[in-house]
Amino acid sequence: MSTILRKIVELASNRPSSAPGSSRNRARLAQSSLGAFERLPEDVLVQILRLLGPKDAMKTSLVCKSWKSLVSDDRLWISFLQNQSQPWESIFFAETNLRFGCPVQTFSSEVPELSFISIYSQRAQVPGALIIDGGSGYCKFGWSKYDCPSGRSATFLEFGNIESPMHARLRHFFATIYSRMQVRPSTQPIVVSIPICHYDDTESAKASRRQLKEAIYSTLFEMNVPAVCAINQATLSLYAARRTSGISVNIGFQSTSIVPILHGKVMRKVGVEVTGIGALKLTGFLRELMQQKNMSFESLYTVRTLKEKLCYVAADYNAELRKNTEASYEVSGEGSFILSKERFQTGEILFQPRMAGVRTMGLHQAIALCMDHCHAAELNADDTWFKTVVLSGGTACLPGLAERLEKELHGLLPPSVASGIRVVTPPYGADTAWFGAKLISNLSTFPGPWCLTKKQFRHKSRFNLLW
Ligand SMILES: Nc1ncnc2c1ncn2[C@@H]1O[C@H](COP(=O)(O)OP(=O)(O)OP(=O)(O)O)[C@@H](O)[C@H]1O
Repeated sequence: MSTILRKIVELASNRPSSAPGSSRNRARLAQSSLGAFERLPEDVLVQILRLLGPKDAMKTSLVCKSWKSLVSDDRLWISFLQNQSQPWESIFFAETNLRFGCPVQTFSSEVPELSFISIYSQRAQVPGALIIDGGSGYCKFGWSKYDCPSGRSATFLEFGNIESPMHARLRHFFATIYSRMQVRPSTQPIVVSIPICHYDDTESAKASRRQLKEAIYSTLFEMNVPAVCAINQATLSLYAARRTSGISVNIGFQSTSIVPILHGKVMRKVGVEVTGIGALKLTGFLRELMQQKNMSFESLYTVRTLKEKLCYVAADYNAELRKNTEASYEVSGEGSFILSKERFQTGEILFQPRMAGVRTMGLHQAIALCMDHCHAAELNADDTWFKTVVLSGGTACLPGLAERLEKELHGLLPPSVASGIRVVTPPYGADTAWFGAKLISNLSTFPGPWCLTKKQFRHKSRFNLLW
């Protein structure tokens, strides 16, 4: 095998470097063949190229027309893309659905013809981006070529002195992230994800969204960032689950948003639902339950850890109460804690907020209401677009949540609406939106269709499409 590989590379390296367009060169290309390799079946040749790796495979395409045609075989480049750190299914989803920007392209029957050799080489050249997922509690940031976010900080909604104007807070926030990442703002594009806020379809909510959006863009352009994409968290979470339409449910720090999205666009006209239960309430409720049992603990961090390690959502709350559900967990520095029914009572407040003294709809009721509105709005010929529910946010990682939601939705909705409903667990846990942004930032066409440059921002030509 090694002699064959050496021979291929020799062929590639010995090739004289005549001008590609010259007539002599073209004549030689037309006459050339695979030579000694012609006897090998094509699959074997593709396998050899696969072993050579993308760089050397690309070099062999310089040997002659026949090698060039062999090297451009999609199977070869698909296998190279499959070896990347991002899952192949996500790369394929992004390149087929997101490469032309927002609103996303929809292909009812045929997926467009893609050349994977050019997708591979374009992806290798994309500049990448700094990604900031500005959650309502934490912000996660990191370089798009990293496997996961590299740091966390307070989010811009709560950053700095909240009395100071938004513009000054944003500047302080972005400057802090750039300094923690140790990069200069002018060196790469940025993708900023923003939690759903001012979610109504009223004129004043629109004006507030526009104001925030303009403040983010103008702050970043003042800092000389070359290209900016500000996009909402809910849409990114949907992309991370390889969907462009569906209901994105983010259980955030303070509240939970239920966002209908069709072809990548938030359907504010249909209605975004918000409930007042978030991660903070769950931690607070578990603390109360532990205090009622006279359990002593030093900090809220201990309660949060126990919530993350021991809590789950019961499939049937009343049946669970009759079971022995005792389990223990050792919190470093604090010792071992034993929880029993608190383990599923904590998550139960998502469905029965009154248990925690909160007057708001249960999560299942809010999602069912949103589905009802989507169904009634008749926005699309395909009436199944809203039947996939994608969960995101740390709290959505509670085991059993997706199954319980599916069960409750089937109980609440008429069979015609309920049939086909699927609740998807957060594909990347609390970092789901960050991974959605990563999909965009590594696209072969990035930053083009997704970002605005300073000049475009001044002219605001495509501005409204990006929110
Ligand atoms: N496995 C888990 N089970 C339960 N809760 C979890 C788990 N993992 C993380 N959490 C909780 O999720 C919360 C943080 O969630 P997240 O990072 O999604 O918040 P955020 O991004 O600030 O919120 P938002 O979505 O509003 O922007 C914390 O309270 C944490 O305890």
